[in-house]
Amino acid sequence: MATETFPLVVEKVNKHLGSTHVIKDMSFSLERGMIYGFLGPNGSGKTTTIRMIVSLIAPNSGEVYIEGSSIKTEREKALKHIGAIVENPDLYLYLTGMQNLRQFAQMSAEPISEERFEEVIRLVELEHAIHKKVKKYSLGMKQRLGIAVSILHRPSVLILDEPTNGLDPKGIRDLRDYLRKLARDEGVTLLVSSHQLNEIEVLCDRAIVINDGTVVDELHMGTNKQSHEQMTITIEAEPVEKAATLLQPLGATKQTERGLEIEGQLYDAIPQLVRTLTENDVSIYAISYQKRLEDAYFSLTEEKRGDAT
Ligand SMILES: Nc1ncnc2c1ncn2[C@@H]1O[C@H](COP(=O)(O)OP(=O)(O)OP(=O)(O)O)[C@@H](O)[C@H]1O
Repeated sequence: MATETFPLVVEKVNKHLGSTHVIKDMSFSLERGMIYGFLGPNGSGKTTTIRMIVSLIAPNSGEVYIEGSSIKTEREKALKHIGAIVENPDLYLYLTGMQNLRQFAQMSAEPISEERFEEVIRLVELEHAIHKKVKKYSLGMKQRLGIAVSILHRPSVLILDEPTNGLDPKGIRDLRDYLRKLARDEGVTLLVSSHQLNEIEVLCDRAIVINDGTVVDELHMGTNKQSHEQMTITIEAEPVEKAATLLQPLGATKQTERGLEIEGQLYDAIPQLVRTLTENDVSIYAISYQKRLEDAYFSLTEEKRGDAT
């Protein structure tokens, strides 16, 4: 595999904890500038995998490459490119935000310029509070300072374990905006673990789904143009009953508050579907399609669990 073209490559990683084989031949690669969700049921191995990527624990076998450098043989070089918040951000509460940043900057292999401090403070929008003590920060502000700390050294990969834990809806929305800004403005590749499928669906471009210590699928979020993929098409049409009857041959339709919904591997059928409706004097006001993460997630993780029993 051309490891240098992917900022992060996890290759056939295995980990035993006690007598349990927790991570089993785990492999995945992240493409640059993309935001990835890291999903899986409790105990499926997300935290263990993240701990291996950031080199808190060592794999028993397999490799992790960060910007082409192996965490086994070129640890320092590899870790230069990675930023992470695993569990809660580790901040000094009795220091100000700025003092925290300076404290962590001292641990960086490369010196951090004054411009870089200003840049990250602006990015996480903490200008107004950067000289206040962190103990006075809200949880959302602490989370943002944690992100500022973890990106000071310009990592190309940022890993966040359950970043929205305990945040209120506004905190979650703000965090989402900062993370998107990071991917867009700094080209950072993100791996975000979460149990909140709806959050992953709106934040991430892709999701890596794991179950029982191994990757079961990689999903592309939002619109997707793969004709073999299951999707839900939503149509706002008038008269809706006539539309439902005309679409019957494609599969069962369901009327929801969003419109008429029809599920299936339907991407290639969309042009014909539109023609059929308009040729039969049905007016179309809107048509959209979406791959439903929740459906995909449950079918992947439950199917696998079923196989195992
Ligand atoms: N020290 C340990 N000794 C033995 N087994 C362990 C140890 N630590 C974790 N495990 C097991 O490893 C598996 C993976 O745990 P891990 O914390 O990586 O899962 P997770 O996907 O992050 O779960 P959650 O979503 O609950 O945080 C679990 O079955 C857990 O019981």
